[in-house]
Amino acid sequence: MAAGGSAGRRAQEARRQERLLREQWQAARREAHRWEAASEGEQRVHAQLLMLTEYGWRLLVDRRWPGTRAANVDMVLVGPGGVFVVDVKNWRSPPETSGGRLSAGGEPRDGHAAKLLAVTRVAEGAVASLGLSPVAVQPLMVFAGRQADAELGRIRVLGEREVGPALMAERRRMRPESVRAIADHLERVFPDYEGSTVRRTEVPAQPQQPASDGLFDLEGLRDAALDEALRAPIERWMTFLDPEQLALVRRNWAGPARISGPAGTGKTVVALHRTAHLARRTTGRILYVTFAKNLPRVQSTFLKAMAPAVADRVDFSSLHAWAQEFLRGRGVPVRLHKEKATTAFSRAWMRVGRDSRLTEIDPVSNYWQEEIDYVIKGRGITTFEEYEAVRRRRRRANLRETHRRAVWALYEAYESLRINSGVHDFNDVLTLALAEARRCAPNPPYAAVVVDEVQDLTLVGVRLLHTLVGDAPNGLLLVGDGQQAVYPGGFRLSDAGIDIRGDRGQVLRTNYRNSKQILEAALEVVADDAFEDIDGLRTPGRREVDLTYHDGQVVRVTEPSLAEHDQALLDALAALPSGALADAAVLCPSARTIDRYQRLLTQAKIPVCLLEHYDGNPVDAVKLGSYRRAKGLEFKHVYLPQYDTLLPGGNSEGADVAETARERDELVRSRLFVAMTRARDVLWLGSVAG
Ligand SMILES: Nc1ncnc2c1ncn2[C@@H]1O[C@H](COP(=O)(O)OP(=O)(O)OP(=O)(O)O)[C@@H](O)[C@H]1O
Repeated sequence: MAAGGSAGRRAQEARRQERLLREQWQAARREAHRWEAASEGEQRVHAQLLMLTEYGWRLLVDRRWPGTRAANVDMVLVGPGGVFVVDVKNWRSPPETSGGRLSAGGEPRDGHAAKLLAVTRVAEGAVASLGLSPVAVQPLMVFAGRQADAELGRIRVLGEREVGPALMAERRRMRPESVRAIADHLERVFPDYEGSTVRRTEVPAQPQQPASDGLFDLEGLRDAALDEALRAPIERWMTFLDPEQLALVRRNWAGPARISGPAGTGKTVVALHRTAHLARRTTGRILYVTFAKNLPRVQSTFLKAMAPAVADRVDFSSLHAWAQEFLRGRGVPVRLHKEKATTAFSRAWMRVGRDSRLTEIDPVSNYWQEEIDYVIKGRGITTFEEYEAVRRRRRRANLRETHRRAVWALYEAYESLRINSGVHDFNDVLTLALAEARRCAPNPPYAAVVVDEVQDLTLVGVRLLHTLVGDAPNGLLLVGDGQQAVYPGGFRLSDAGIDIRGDRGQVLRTNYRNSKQILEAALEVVADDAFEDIDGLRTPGRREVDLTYHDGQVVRVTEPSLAEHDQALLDALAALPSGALADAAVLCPSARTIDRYQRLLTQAKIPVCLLEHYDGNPVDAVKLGSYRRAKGLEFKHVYLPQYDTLLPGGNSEGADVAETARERDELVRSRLFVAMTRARDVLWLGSVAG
């Protein structure tokens, strides 16, 4: 009974919507008839678009192209879905779009597309002064009397039936006040076109003609309006940027460029907008890479929301996944086997490491495995002479020649055992890919490469990505922050032969994410850890940043026992308002603690989404993962249970503490800093006393 009643109500509502749309359509047709000289087909397109004005859109018709004497712009539409520069066509033959070319009746018509793109750029420039990102400005070609829904580079090609629903279905990115401000501004930039033949005249309304339902997609419009209403609006930062961010997005760089800046300063936001911008400016593909595995998935979700038209021309990938795929595509066999490679190292350590001089410096094999991974193989070193001379960046222990020889013996033993077991390690994959990329360098597979969290890469990784685009203008963009390095070792860009000059090195300084209290607490952890970034610049741990004002809270909970500590965490999560779990994360210092809290949360019936499965789409579950997995992400509420378990006891500066231990402690603090700066509004720090 209840279900039948609700179905009846829905049917009634659908009929009411349909009646409303029909009335609006007829009013729109009457209005369109006032453009006396336009063809019947164009009038129908105008009428479709006029309908949108009932849904908060503003329609500017037949405007003058600024800076030209006679050229005009058919329409500019500004609405919740963004800004659309519209060219209406009424061609005798249907449009054909293939291989990025426009033609009709066998005749090339690319000039029309070029003109529309040029005027779209003018619109982009005009709205940039109001902070609107170019991703929100789209060129549209609409064909009267035709059915079409295609893409021509960044131009969307639609038929007269398709255009209304397509625009109505655009995700809401602007509020009414922004629509008003932007439309007013564009009205000034694109003034009325006096030479128009499609002039609006105050002729008396034509006798009402019945709506030609064959050409008017009533259902399409209704479904699109309902669809859009059900979808959440996209984030503000996906449309509006601050002037310094916008300048970086639209800039022309003559060669490789770099954007750095402290945590939360919008580096990824700029990188994503720039990726979309570049994808729209070129016909080639763009590669967006990070070191972490889960981050590309999240960023791809964001790009799809903010610039769906170009999303399929951007490959989001982790560096190693991309390298493997690239090698596979080029027929190079890869036998990556992490466990067998680790066994090879353990055997090498037993054979030539554990009784060597290396134990004087650090008896733990892990430090020496890192030395091989990050200093030797990560830098592409293949001879002892190179290793003997190399500056071991961000490695604190001072190695004399005897130690370097011992490391080299360990490296050689490892390599021979690894090769004997017929496997590759992660570094081998990048080395192979670099060799292969150098072979195909004259035909680069990408127009541009954007690297996020570049500080996590090895030197070979950066060389590989540089090789893909070389020093091409707007080719390579490296984004990152040395303070958030969570892996040992390091390199300078100059080691990779990358020369960032003048305005190609940019620093962002406004933190948009963290509240003052949260940032203060995080900076406290790394205050004494000066760090060297990839440009070789030494920077103090406590950096100056501008904050955007918003309130926040650091909650410190210390309990006498682990059981009470865990209960406090569960209580804090249970106290969250409904729906807030979707923007909450529990981040853990070790794999063991992840297991513990996964069990605990599940037992308490709190839904959990592991960070390795998170793809950026909202899911009503608390996210759970390691500090490293949380890199590049952010959440309103961040919980760090047992956050201080790995922190040094406070005497790490004492003379008796080995340099290698200090290096490890620094990394622990960097990782904690990364985890803390993921919090926007609430940072919960749990510890067990004693
Ligand atoms: N122009 C903007 N307007 C509003 N919010 C913004 C703007 N730019 C960035 N933000 C907010 O700041 C957050 C942080 O941005 P982003 O993740 O790009 O910073 P980041 O520098 O890459 O951070 P990290 O290095 O810590 O990963 C964004 O998720 C967004 O919420």
